[in-house]
Amino acid sequence: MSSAVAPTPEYELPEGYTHIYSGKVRDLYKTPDDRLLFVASDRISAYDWVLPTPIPDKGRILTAMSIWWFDRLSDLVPNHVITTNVPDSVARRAMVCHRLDMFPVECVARGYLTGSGLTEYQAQKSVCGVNLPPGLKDGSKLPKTIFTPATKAELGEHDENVTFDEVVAAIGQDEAQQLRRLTTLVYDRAASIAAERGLILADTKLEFGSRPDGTIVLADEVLTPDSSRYWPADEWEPGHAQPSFDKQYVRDWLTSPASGWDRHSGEAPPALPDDVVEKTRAKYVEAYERLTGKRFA
Ligand SMILES: N#Cc1c(N)ncnc1-c1cnn(Cc2cccc(F)c2)c1
Repeated sequence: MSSAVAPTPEYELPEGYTHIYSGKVRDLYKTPDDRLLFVASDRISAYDWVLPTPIPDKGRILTAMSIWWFDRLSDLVPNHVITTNVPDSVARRAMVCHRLDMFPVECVARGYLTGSGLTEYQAQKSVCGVNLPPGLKDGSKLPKTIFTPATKAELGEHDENVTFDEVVAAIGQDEAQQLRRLTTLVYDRAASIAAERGLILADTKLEFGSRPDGTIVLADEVLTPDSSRYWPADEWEPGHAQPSFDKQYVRDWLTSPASGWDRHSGEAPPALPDDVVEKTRAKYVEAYERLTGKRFA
């Protein structure tokens, strides 16, 4: 289905859970006691499409990764997770979370230049109003971590990069500065931990909300391959698109003659072959095990 159509969740929930919203690969529910149930599906997206073939355990692996990162970041910023004690139908791939007043900002930190940041840099030698030195290429390491916020796009649309001043106009100076500080703090710690494990964390997208008392809280999923770009450090070579740690098999097959699909055709992509599904699942398991040092059961 195209990215413009919210998928129908592939599981049942008990009485009292109300579906609020589905993104490409995540679903949000209100719980019977008026908290939120944040579900990570096994859906995978590529080239702005939700693919018809799920990746077994993807939701469980990425939920375990989020929980691991939340724990390692709790001294920097509180998070929205209440418990992972969830209904059996979403066991290990859902979190019960505090309902927050979400900031209307995608808080992106970049340590490397690629994607929309590269496109903007190539046009104006800056990203989100942050001036960068000349001569940077696709995959270049940035002189320092930059905060490159974006607006939250509707399903099927792309987020739009905005300047820090636009964030100030939207939410006020103090909270904008807090979001920038926390976003770069979280990225720098995570990038350092990932580097110790042979992974480059090129960039990540965080979402924050606030409690009624104004406390800023880290929400959503954190530092998963769906919200971040991870590259294998031993293959890093600025000057071209870096291999995606988790989706390269999917991208390579979809853009190969074997798929029979033209990504520019506007037609939905075909189902993935078993070997691509299995290799992609293995990459998610590898990312989890390399980052956490734990076996994925
Ligand atoms: N996290 C969180 C959260 C919170 N703790 N409190 C209030 N709202 C949100 C919230 C609202 N939208 N999203 C994005 C999102 C998440 C999951 C699935 C989706 F489809 C979309 C997050």
